[in-house]
Amino acid sequence: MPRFAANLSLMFTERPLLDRFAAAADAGFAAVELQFPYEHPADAIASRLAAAGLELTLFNLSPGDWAAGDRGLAALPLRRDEFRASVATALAYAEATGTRKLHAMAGIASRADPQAQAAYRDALRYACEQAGPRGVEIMIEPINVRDMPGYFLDDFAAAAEIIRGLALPNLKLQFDVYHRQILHGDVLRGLEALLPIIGHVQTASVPGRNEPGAGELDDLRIFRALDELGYGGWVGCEYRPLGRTEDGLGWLQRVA
Ligand SMILES: O=C(O)[C@H](O)C(=O)CO
Ligand SMILES: [Mg+2]
Repeated sequence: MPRFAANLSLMFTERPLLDRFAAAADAGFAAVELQFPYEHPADAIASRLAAAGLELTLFNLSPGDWAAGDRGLAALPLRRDEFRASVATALAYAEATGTRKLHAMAGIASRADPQAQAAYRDALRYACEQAGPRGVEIMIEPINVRDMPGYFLDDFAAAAEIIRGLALPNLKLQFDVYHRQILHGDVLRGLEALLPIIGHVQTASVPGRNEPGAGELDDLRIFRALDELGYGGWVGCEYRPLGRTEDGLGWLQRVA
């Protein structure tokens, strides 16, 4: 079975963020991921990771002003400077926390807009150039537009085309099984076809985005397939527990 990382933005939310690291370690996780770490100084996160003996596998670049509707900056031509500043900030956090994967969210824009397309490619080139010498990979993730209406990158084939077209050694696909199933289905064939460009995998049941096994897919079969395909990375548990986080970890014991 693959190795699982708890997503501390969605799991263990019964306590403040900095206290979730110890809770995840106590529950048996060796790694965690985060959506946005920026409300705490990088060294505060680093010391919680060290105290709990955890690896931080991935977090996102700043998405802009989430409360105002921003969902990333990469495809927004007028936010180029802000995007570039977010790369510098994320790389400083990555260095402090030993994180090697960063997800660059695209933003709300149309993929049919040539300016958004050009801005996106320019932003990804810039982020990869900055990240490469530090041993960091940049992820792009198709997100379903039921959850995030108007999101630029809502198609796995489009993401693959961008990654293959740019041909940057540290630009990879974040394959979130939850989004894949809502957008296209055909999860196993998708994993198989896209494996060479996958840099990170995330899981949640569909449609509720809860614990693996709580939805319409055979999530355990998908985990086995990842093993069979030779996926050696972490699987981020980006789900909202149905109840108390620890009470919903039976699926993890079953796959361990
Ligand atoms: O929502 C997701 O699936 C992403 O992984 C994310 O972090 C942005 O919300
Ligand atoms: Mg995700």
